Amino acid sequence: MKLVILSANPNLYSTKRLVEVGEKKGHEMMVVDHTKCDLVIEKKKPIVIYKGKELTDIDGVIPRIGASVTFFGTAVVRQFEMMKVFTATESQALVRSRDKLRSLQILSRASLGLPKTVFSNYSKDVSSVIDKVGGAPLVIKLLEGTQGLGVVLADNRNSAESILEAFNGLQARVIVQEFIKEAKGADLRAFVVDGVVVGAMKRQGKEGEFRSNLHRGGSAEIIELTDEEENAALKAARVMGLGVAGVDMLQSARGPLILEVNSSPGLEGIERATGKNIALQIIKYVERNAE
Ligand SMILES: Nc1ncnc2c1ncn2[C@@H]1O[C@H](COP(=O)(O)OP(=O)(O)OP(=O)(O)O)[C@@H](O)[C@H]1O
Ligand SMILES: [Mg+2]
Ligand SMILES: [Mg+2]
Repeated sequence: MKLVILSANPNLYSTKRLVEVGEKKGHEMMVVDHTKCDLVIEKKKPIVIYKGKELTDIDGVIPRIGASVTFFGTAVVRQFEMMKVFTATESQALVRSRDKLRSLQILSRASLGLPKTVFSNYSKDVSSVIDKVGGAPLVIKLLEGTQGLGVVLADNRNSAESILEAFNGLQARVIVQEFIKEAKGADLRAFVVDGVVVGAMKRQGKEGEFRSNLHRGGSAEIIELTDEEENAALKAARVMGLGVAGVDMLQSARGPLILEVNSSPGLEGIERATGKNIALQIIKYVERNAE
């Protein structure tokens, strides 16, 4: 098969692994930088142009679209959908997953456990916002943050008020969330492919850090999910419409709480922690559907 990986950087671990595993399985693997594609749209003839050439006879697409290029990247994925090419991540699901607030609303409708969250339109009444999540300590998150940047823990009511007032003053959109203390600076990442958890890890923040992101110095180890955690992860990926998903959860006294569902989850952390060939699972998923 001729498979396209949409990736702005061919040197990323995830991109390299997908190329390596796809080639090993006898496929022609092409890395296409979606930010450098041109889309030609006319009656019944959608075309993607890359480096001056039309991309033809593509059997499947694996999108690896970074958060900073969601808009254009999604348009490229959608164009492939118009060309009736199978994509491992649907354009609609990609857009959905990039909106933290919309994602939480969708997860909540599916009755999945979530940290209680408040979103207001720069409310001046920060005190009542704080009350709604049960007071401090609480977590404040910039809506467009990634890799743990823009996630702040406010220990007490005074700091929560001043941080909220500062963000509101800057017209920065934030959500306010109850702090899940029992998680003890750790979270779970379940890697879901086509309705199956193909790997799971527990990430622990470094000493004194409540954020478990590997980019913030956290460490990861393989973990066996409970049935409850596994079911929550599968349901979260399903309601988000994602064939490939990284579902992040906190372990709390009231069961697993979904933090977010990533649509371009990295392969490096999960393959290192679990020793599993996750790239192969993604290639097999595309094989099953591209035929
Ligand atoms: N409500 C919460 N209670 C306790 N810990 C939290 C809470 N929210 C987030 N954390 C911790 O902070 C980390 C970062 O938060 P989150 O995943 O929401 O943002 P992000 O990492 O910036 O987003 P992304 O994963 O898209 O880069 C989480 O992995 C978790 O360890
Ligand atoms: Mg995260
Ligand atoms: Mg995310």
